[in-house]
Amino acid sequence: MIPIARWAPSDGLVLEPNALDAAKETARNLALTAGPGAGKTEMLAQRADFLLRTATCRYPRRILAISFKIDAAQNLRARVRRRCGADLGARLDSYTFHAFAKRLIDQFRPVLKGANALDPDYSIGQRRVQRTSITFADMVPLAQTIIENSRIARNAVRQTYSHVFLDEFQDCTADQYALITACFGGSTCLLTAVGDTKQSIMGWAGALEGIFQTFADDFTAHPLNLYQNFRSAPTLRRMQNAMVRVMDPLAALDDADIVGNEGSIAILNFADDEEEAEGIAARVQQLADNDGVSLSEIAILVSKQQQLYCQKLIAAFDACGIAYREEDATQNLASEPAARLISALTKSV
Ligand SMILES: Nc1ncnc2c1ncn2[C@@H]1O[C@H](COP(=O)(O)OP(=O)(O)OP(=O)(O)O)[C@@H](O)[C@H]1O
Repeated sequence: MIPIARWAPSDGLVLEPNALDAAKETARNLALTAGPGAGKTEMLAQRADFLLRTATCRYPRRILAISFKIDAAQNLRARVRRRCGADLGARLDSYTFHAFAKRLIDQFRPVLKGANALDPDYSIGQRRVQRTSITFADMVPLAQTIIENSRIARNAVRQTYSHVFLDEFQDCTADQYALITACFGGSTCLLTAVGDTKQSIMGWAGALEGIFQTFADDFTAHPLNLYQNFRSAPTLRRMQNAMVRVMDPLAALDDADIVGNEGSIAILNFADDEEEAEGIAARVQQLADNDGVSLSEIAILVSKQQQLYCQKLIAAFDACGIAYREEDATQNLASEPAARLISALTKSV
């Protein structure tokens, strides 16, 4: 065990200020939003390392991590073990929602009564059959019923876990949220919800969306946003960091912590949109023909109304024979009634 003041992120990683604060939080529930590649899973792994190595999660209590997909649950378990070793890492239970629900059902099955009662050798199948079989969709609500009806079950969960991680929380359904609330609402367990919301850019101002807002209200969770994108080249990360320094100064990294010179950014001025379109088409052609960049790896972003702003550019691409895809057009087509019908049919076959 080490004192809290001596803890530093394991494996020498540099965490951005909000990730470091989140990893070391000892008193509040957290609602942490971030875009892809921001290091959400890494922050959870470092938080587990902090909680276990400093005994903030005091033996024999454990950390419960709930993810949506099996590979995400396995990834977090493996990363925590890499960070703090197999012994301490064994005190993290990383489950999917359904695996967590199944454990509760198996452990406290006798609590289920009447139409919900289940035999010990019940199975999970396509149909619900009284006493003998439940469906996948029944699992989370049945676990919730157990927790709500049995003080012993509720206390057992609360005594076992002092800290709870909720990964990919933007995908949390009403049933799953109800289970979390039944288990931990009003308890002393500290919850850390992380996820990727499209509105994450507003997270710094405390503006949360949907389930994150509900969670923040119900659990008085402190909102934090992560800004870094570890999958971006360092030059782009420094540019992102310059923007963070203006939007949310305390959350910016020291530029010296972003190592490397890969990636490039250029500001190009053109006399008019015609010249701009030709310039961009020539640059794309050069990237594809001379630098071996695949066209599918090149993105052109416009701030609004692609069909108006890109007419000249599309004409220039057509003139040079450059293949392109208009994402707006694809999305608009997908929202046509006929396309929705075809999509619904293919999903149901
Ligand atoms: N502080 C850090 N320093 C260096 N590399 C990091 C750091 N945090 C994360 N990474 C690396 O960046 C990549 C993305 O991290 P991670 O998987 O934790 O992000 P994520 O936000 O969970 O991603 P996704 O949104 O795709 O699920 C990984 O390769 C990870 O090892």
